[in-house]
Amino acid sequence: MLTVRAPATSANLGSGFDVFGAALERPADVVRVERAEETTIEMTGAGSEFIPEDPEKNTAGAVAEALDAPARIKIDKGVRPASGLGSSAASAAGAALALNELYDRGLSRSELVPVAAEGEALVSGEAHEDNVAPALLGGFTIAADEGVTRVDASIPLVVCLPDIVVSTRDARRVVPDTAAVEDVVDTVGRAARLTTGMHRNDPEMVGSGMEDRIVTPARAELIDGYDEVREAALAAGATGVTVSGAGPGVIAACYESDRREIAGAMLDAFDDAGVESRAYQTRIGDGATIH
Ligand SMILES: Nc1ncnc2c1ncn2[C@@H]1O[C@H](COP(=O)(O)OP(=O)(O)OP(=O)(O)O)[C@@H](O)[C@H]1O
Ligand SMILES: N[C@@H](CCO)C(=O)O
Repeated sequence: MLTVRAPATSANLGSGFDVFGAALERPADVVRVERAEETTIEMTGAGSEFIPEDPEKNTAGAVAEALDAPARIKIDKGVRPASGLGSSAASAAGAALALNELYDRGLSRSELVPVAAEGEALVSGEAHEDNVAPALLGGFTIAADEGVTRVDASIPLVVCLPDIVVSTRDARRVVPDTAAVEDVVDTVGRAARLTTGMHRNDPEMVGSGMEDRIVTPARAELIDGYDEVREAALAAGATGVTVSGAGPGVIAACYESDRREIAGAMLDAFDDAGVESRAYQTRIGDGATIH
């Protein structure tokens, strides 16, 4: 079987709603494929009991269909679904890279981004590229109508995942329809700062660029303990904290030397709020890899 490791991703990073994304060094899905007459999917691992194995309902199945590449697909989930860590995108990106190789389709990673986005369309109703782009290309990505831009960055991160389920569909319902112009101005400034910070590999600039007054406050309300976890992470040295993806994951940018303390502070704060959680000490990393 051909094996691909496909990373978790965090898309939005606060100020870049539906545009910014980053590949995380860990956790990751492992996708295995072999040629078959028709597509079948077998799921194991974190939260796999909540993921349909029917190819018509699984993001990897949508990708197999889009590439006309029927296969026996086995996915070991390292990225729990409905996490805000691009779980559905990791499987879609992993399947796209694996099936492209298996069937010798010859598509570049950039060309595979819209193919993998077909999987996202299946689960969230819209073909977002902000998670699948970093899952395939790695680094920090800017997914705009004009195309995807990639920046090689390696910012240390802590992601804390509470034992709460927030689906992307639900979290999109709370996004406000309008925004005050001063909030838009603030967001543009933050987004520019974050992008510059990625180019410079500067955790301070990236952290302050992660603030967002438009989408994040509404989504934070879906996460018990969010304000306390954010405060605890900042007090422990985080340079910025925001909701990861559509939530409920919470992501903090930081210096490497502070990572362990921040992870502990976030876990404790969720615990104080009566919510179990787990923390990943990670960083911006590579895209999916063939093994
Ligand atoms: N291969 C797959 N892996 C994970 N989830 C899948 C897969 N195929 C279908 N799904 C469905 O997708 C939904 C999870 O996707 P969702 O976008 O809500 O979470 P996420 O990918 O962790 O979050 P985000 O996009 O905010 O980072 C669940 O309903 C799950 O059943
Ligand atoms: N940008 C998307 C990420 C989930 O696909 C959102 O925040 O809703």
